[in-house]
Amino acid sequence: MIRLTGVTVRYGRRTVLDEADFHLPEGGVAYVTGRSGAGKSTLIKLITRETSAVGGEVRVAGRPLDEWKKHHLRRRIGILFQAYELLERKTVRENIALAAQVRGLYGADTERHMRRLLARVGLEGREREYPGELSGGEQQRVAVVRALMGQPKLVLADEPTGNLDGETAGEVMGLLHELQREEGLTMLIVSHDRELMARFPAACWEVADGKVRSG
Ligand SMILES: Nc1ncnc2c1ncn2[C@@H]1O[C@H](COP(=O)(O)OP(=O)(O)OP(=O)(O)O)[C@@H](O)[C@H]1O
Repeated sequence: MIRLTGVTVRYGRRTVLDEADFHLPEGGVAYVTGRSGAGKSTLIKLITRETSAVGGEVRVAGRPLDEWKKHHLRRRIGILFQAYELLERKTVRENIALAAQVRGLYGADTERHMRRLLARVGLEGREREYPGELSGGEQQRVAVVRALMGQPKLVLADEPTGNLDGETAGEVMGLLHELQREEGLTMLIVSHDRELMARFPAACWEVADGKVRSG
């Protein structure tokens, strides 16, 4: 689903990825770890085309990245962030519906899909609440629903449990792995949490010294 071959990314004179290789097969889950500033978010931004490589090749679903139109690519990818990034003045429903609308999704089917997903993540009946009324774990669950509205095949999660306490982090990570299996997702999860990674095993890659190493 994702393949990097000899990819180099530079910001000015700083080389963040240096002829790096990485592979995530369709339907697979991979953790990406590495020190702060190693280039983990850069890897995600590369896949969403927010950053571009100066060398090498990135393929998504078998196609070179530059053959993908940015908006087509983004439609196929669900993204989760550490800080949830919900709109504070919008309700749960509005947050999800607005993101769906951007992807051209609205109407009765979309509403049903939203309700199904909200129930699946344990937030049935919470549509009218505002993010400020929800716990961190609940907000991340809303973000999970938002990410899955377009029925993406690929989910990129940048430290999705980084702001959560141990127990809640475990619940959200467990939920992500369940959804990955249920929906047949390919999932890349940036995480620092060794304990959590051991509890929910998956392929593990480390970004260090410009390379992405399996291990
Ligand atoms: N747009 C940018 N312009 C210049 N430098 C950047 C830019 N984005 C990232 N960098 C630099 O590239 C390096 C890698 O950043 P990146 O965000 O990928 O690291 P990270 O591994 O995700 O770190 P963290 O764990 O702290 O989030 C850092 O040194 C960062 O300062």
